[in-house]
Amino acid sequence: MTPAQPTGDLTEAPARSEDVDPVLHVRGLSAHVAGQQVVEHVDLDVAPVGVTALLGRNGVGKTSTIKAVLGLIGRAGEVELAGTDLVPLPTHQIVRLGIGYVPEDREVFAGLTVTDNLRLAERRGSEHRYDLVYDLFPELKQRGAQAAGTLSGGQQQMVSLARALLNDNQVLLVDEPTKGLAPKLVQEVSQVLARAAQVAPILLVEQNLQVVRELAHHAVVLTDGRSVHHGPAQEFLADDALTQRLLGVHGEGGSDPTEDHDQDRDQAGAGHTREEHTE
Ligand SMILES: Nc1ncnc2c1ncn2[C@@H]1O[C@H](COP(=O)(O)OP(=O)(O)OP(=O)(O)O)[C@@H](O)[C@H]1O
Repeated sequence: MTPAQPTGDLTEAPARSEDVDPVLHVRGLSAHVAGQQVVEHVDLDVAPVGVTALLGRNGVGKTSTIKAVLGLIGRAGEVELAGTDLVPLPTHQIVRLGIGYVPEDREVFAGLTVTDNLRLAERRGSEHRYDLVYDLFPELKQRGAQAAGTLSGGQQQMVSLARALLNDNQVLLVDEPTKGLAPKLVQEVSQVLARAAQVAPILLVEQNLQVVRELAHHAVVLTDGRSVHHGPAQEFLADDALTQRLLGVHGEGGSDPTEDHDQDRDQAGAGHTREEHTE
């Protein structure tokens, strides 16, 4: 079956991640926090174009996987960015090699203006792509003097993404960008991500399957700290039995992003079935 393409405007992405050299290559990743193993064995590739979704029920290790790639928590295994081994490097050097991080809680400086938030994100040694950022997010230019803390959740997400896009990054790691947003803002953020993905490939942690359907070309699914499924995102979402087994929700029945998706999120978090590496 030929997988359907996402409905976002991402026409150039290859259908199969294995058709091209990945920009981010992870094999046998394990990671620990406070002496506890939170990632057991993760393999994933991020294609150089488009969106790769990192999926799984609550608490399976998606955020920890991203933090492990960045060296924010102790880890072992293979992690390469365009062929460069990241494992021996500290986080500041990893970031300088070209990884943009959009954390789960957005982490904008609430008391600073939008413009100052962007200025603080400028990385030494990188070109600073203000033209690109303001072209993608004209609202941020209009709201440059506004304190970031007074922006809506969707606008704060724009600031967070703009900070990552400002520098010349090879890949963006974006963690649950629609979490906690009102339904209409989910759609806004989805459109923002589609625009961002035209500039840099994205590894996207996302619980809203309709957003995944709109954006993702590839899917990697985690269960209990292990990657248990890799493949075209649309094929995965179309396989009801598989999405039910691995996520606890029906792929085809994922909510519309304009509707409240708390139900998807709740269902996705309902249980931690131990899966073996079968896919
Ligand atoms: N700082 C920490 N201290 C102790 N345990 C942690 C810490 N951070 C994460 N964990 C544990 O590690 C496991 C993986 O958490 P992680 O946040 O990576 O999962 P996730 O898939 O991103 O979940 P969610 O969808 O809820 O964000 C969970 O069992 C969590 O309780």
